Amino acid sequence: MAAIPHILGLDHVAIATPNLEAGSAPYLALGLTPEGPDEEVGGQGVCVRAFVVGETLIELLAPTREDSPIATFLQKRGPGLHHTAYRVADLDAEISRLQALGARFLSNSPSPGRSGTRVAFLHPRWGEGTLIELVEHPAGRVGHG
Ligand SMILES: CC[C@H](C(=O)O)C(=O)SCCNC(=O)CCNC(=O)[C@H](O)C(C)(C)COP(=O)(O)OP(=O)(O)OC[C@H]1O[C@@H](n2cnc3c(N)ncnc32)[C@H](O)[C@@H]1OP(=O)(O)O
Ligand SMILES: [Co+2]
Repeated sequence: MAAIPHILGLDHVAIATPNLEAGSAPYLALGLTPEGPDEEVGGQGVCVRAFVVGETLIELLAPTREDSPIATFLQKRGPGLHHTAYRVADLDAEISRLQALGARFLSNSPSPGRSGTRVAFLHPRWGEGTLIELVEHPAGRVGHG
């Protein structure tokens, strides 16, 4: 049986916006369609609108409270690219593997992500200036949904 690759695919590219309606305008103009209804993820203090792009998603993130990481990001940097996210089959294994390589996670344990996924974030300094997220797709599913 072929070994499962560490990274199954690009799950999403996330964009911070103060307002999902305004933030959606370029993607609607590009002809992209929302994957489903907006989703509030309380643990992260965000409301998410995801647009389908082939096998991956554009994830628009608007803050739902002042202490949301997205609110902080918007105050410091304004709207725009926030993070990239990659699909993994076994998040706990990837956390252990990367930590053994010296990677710095923001938390030692996964947190709930969009659509009930388990997610973990690597520190932007470790990511050489990019906030990187790992999203668990246990079935090893490559596509979204
Ligand atoms: C609905 C869930 C959804 C999903 O996909 O399932 C999500 O993705 S939710 C996304 C929102 N949640 C998070 O981002 C959680 C993880 N983020 C954090 O904990 C913080 O945002 C953190 C720690 C990455 C940054 O917080 P803060 O800016 O307050 O910390 P620092 O000022 O110490 O920043 C350190 C350093 O990193 C730079 N930085 C901050 N954010 C980013 C970013 N998004 N991309 C790149 N770089 C970033 C910041 O400017 C500092 O740079 P330095 O030059 O070292 O001063
Ligand atoms: Co994300």
